[in-house]
Amino acid sequence: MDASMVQETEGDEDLAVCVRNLSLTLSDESGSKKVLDDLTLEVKRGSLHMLLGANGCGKSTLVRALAGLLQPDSGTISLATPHAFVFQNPDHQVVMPSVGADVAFGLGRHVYPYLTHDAVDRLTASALAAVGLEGLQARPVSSLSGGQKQRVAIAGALAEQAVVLLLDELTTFLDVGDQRGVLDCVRAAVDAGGGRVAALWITHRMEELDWADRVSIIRGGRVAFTGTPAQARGRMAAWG
Ligand SMILES: Nc1ncnc2c1ncn2[C@@H]1O[C@H](COP(=O)(O)OP(=O)(O)OP(=O)(O)O)[C@@H](O)[C@H]1O
Repeated sequence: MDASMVQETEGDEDLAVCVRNLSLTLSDESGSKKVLDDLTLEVKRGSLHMLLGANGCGKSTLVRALAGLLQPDSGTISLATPHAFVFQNPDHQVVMPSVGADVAFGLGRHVYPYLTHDAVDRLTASALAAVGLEGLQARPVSSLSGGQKQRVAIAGALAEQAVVLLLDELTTFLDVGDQRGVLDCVRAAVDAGGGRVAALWITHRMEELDWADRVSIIRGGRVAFTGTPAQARGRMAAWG
């Protein structure tokens, strides 16, 4: 399968993300390793789904395959569209000097010149309100905390009407306050979406499961468990 085989799905299907039987081998000078091994994952529309796994278990490899950056050996990937990725380093997520310009950046990429300036302003204001940064359009991004930068990146995705947020370890570089702020923001975005917006939140932190609707655990290169946060905690305890 090549990267072009990442499928985009539309319409009223139940699933925002559907990965089936994905296997992927990585190679470097020290040899080859099958990092993903027959991995299957389903994320329902309207849900905040967390993918939990230990360091080195293949989470980033999966995200890079979802983004079409790595070529799987076999399997299929379907993503509802439009979808958006946000990655772990806050300083790599924002590209414009001001908050408002950054949120509007993607709108220009996708729909300009079909949107008027007023429409861009309205979408930007509404997306910033959705992530708790209402009225901060003029703020220099250099003055934001790491968590605020992540929320600006999420606002950019919401402004573009993304229906799937693919979020790779967003809290790695954040303090506890910012960590909670970003989790609250993603929870609110999913809830406000009325069943339209889903998020796949990749993490190695058990304490983040409280924000989830569903949790999948990746072990041995595959999804070894999917259930509620409470069931996931029980399973992790049983595994030791
Ligand atoms: N080019 C490569 N060749 C062989 N193995 C690799 C290569 N790149 C990464 N790996 C291995 O693949 C495995 C999965 O890496 P990956 O970065 O996807 O894990 P992760 O779960 O995201 O880890 P972390 O939480 O630390 O970011 C690791 O064991 C890593 O050492």
